[in-house]
Amino acid sequence: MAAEFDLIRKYFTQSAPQGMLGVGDDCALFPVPAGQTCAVSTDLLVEGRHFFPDVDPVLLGHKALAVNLSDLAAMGAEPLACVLGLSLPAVDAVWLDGFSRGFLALAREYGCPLVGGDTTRGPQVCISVTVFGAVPAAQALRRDAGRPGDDIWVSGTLGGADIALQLLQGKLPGEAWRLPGLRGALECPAPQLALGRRLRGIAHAAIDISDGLLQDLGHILAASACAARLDVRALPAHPGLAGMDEDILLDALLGGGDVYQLCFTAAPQQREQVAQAAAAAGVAVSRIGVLEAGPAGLLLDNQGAPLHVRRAGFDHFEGQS
Ligand SMILES: Nc1ncnc2c1ncn2[C@@H]1O[C@H](COP(=O)(O)OP(=O)(O)O)[C@@H](O)[C@H]1O
Ligand SMILES: Cc1ncc(C[n+]2csc(CCOP(=O)(O)OP(=O)(O)O)c2C)c(N)n1
Ligand SMILES: [Mg+2]
Repeated sequence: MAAEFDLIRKYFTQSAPQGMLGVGDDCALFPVPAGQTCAVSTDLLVEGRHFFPDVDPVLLGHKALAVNLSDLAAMGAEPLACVLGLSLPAVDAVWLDGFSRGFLALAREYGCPLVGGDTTRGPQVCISVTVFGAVPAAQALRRDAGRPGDDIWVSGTLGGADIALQLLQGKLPGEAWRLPGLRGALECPAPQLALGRRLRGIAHAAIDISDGLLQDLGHILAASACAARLDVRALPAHPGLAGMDEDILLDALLGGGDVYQLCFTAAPQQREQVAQAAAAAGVAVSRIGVLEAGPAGLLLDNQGAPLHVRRAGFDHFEGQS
């Protein structure tokens, strides 16, 4: 058998759940629950750009799927299945064993079976994951559903992944001792699927934070044609950031990426329901501001003055257009 198919069989072939056709045919087949709509999202991870070449492959496998499941969470969708595109410079059995274990363990945990993909040879490791989910169309948490007067919420904590990344890049040398406590936030994010699912019918707009809070909240503001007033003192900092320089901390909270928590809006009358949804999902939520009728995208501080933003958030093509 060709080495390519050997690799697929050995690391990525699992028996498909009842009613599905998985790895091994021209297409995978799976049903979408009656009355629901298919939610689809894809994200690409490129060596050197999204992850360091020497990252633990188990964690990389986990993160490659987690960042995609995070998009389903942000839509209020439940996972149905996923496909994996993989470009590799060579067959590295140890790497493949770790990567596939990390990926498939998370797939199992969230009921998102790997049903297909594509494997090629290429100059660097490149991972493309597509997830398929299900959500009742009318309950999907769309970016354009925010309304003036809504509270703005964020789940979990902010800034940990960004400071971990800066430390791994050799920045902030005096803070290197913090890395062991922060690394998990960067390398092993947990998709907030339980929260997203429970926010159906409660939240209006939602987004997952990949590029940074302000940039991602900005997508809600643009799509919902709203301004926002933020209370920066209410931003939930990762506990591993306690006592850090205030400016570095604030920049990480507002502009740091790789967060994979949900930012969402909901009417103030829903505060109790939001709290109950978060408690049931086992994640903390913080109320960090309000949507206002005003120029789309305008960000104000809690005094109503334009928010001073030093870091714009992650941009793959910064300075190129
Ligand atoms: N090459 C592309 N072709 C078509 N649509 C794209 C492409 N790249 C991104 N998009 C779409 O643009 C929107 C914004 O993408 P992105 O910022 O990557 O979203 P997310 O942060 O949720 O992954 C999404 O709707 C995505 O599907
Ligand atoms: C080696 C390395 N360099 C930089 C980063 C930081 N980083 C890379 S991509 C990214 C943003 C999220 O990735 P993107 O492809 O924009 O995801 P999407 O918004 O499409 O979900 C961040 C913060 C990282 N995680 N690892
Ligand atoms: Mg994307």
